[in-house]
Amino acid sequence: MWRRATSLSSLIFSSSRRPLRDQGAYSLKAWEFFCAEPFKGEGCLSKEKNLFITFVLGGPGSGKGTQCAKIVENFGYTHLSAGELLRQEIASNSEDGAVILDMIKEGKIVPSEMTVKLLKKEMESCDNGKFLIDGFPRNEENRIAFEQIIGAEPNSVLFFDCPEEEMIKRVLNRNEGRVDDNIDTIRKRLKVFAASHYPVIEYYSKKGKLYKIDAIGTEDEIFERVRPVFAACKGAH
Ligand SMILES: Nc1ncnc2c1ncn2[C@@H]1O[C@H](COP(=O)(O)OP(=O)(O)OP(=O)(O)O)[C@@H](O)[C@H]1O
Ligand SMILES: O=c1ccn([C@@H]2O[C@H](COP(=O)(O)O)[C@@H](O)[C@H]2O)c(=O)[nH]1
Ligand SMILES: [Mg+2]
Repeated sequence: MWRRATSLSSLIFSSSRRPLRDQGAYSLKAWEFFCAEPFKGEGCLSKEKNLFITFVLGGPGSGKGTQCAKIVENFGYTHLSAGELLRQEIASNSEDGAVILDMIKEGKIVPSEMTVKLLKKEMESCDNGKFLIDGFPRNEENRIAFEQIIGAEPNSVLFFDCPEEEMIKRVLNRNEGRVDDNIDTIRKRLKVFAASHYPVIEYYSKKGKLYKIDAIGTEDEIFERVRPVFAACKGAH
């Protein structure tokens, strides 16, 4: 169903098997998005610096963090993982941190103001205006809060498309000691993901900003599907 609703760009580039020569239209589209003037709202962060934002979306364990590390290495973006910022807030023992811990244990989505506050703080303190925002927005409320508080829309959105069984396998093998990497919480996270991500994907698809990436394969194979999205505009900003 949702495949029919994806943007032309994501349909063109959703297949890893597509030969490189077919990617001309895609490169052009990527160029247009990355080089577009970002929206500037009065008194907003986007007023103070040129922002180039990519949202990196996908289910738990779909490989967002892994691919973000490669994008940073190759294209000089600053990686902001919303989940990681929330975990740091928990570690700081703040009042918000206690609320956040309860929600993460249950796989729930933390109130938008808390997450956007943390993202904003990081974005303000960073000289680089090129951001990969990983694992956010998770629902429409998140998306709207970001646009209102930061005063910017993403230039592009990556969506890592991964089957549930693969995501479960990867998360259970992760071994990073996360409180939510257990089968009960993973099932809850997958339910929340299934119930909330589609409107966000649909929104950016309609705006022609969505790049759907097949998340099955080795990490390097997947990065070769991601690379052209960023390569098209390397050096332009
Ligand atoms: N292509 C891949 N094939 C197999 N394992 C992978 C692949 N990509 C990442 N992994 C592994 O899967 C696990 C989950 O990857 P990663 O942490 O990047 O996912 P994520 O989308 O950021 O997940 P989360 O939303 O839970 O933070 C990690 O242990 C990572 O090393
Ligand atoms: O924008 C966000 C990002 C994350 N959360 C909560 O954190 C966990 C873990 O997130 P990862 O992206 O997997 O690191 C997630 O299950 C949510 O509970 C959030 O609420 N909002
Ligand atoms: Mg992650």
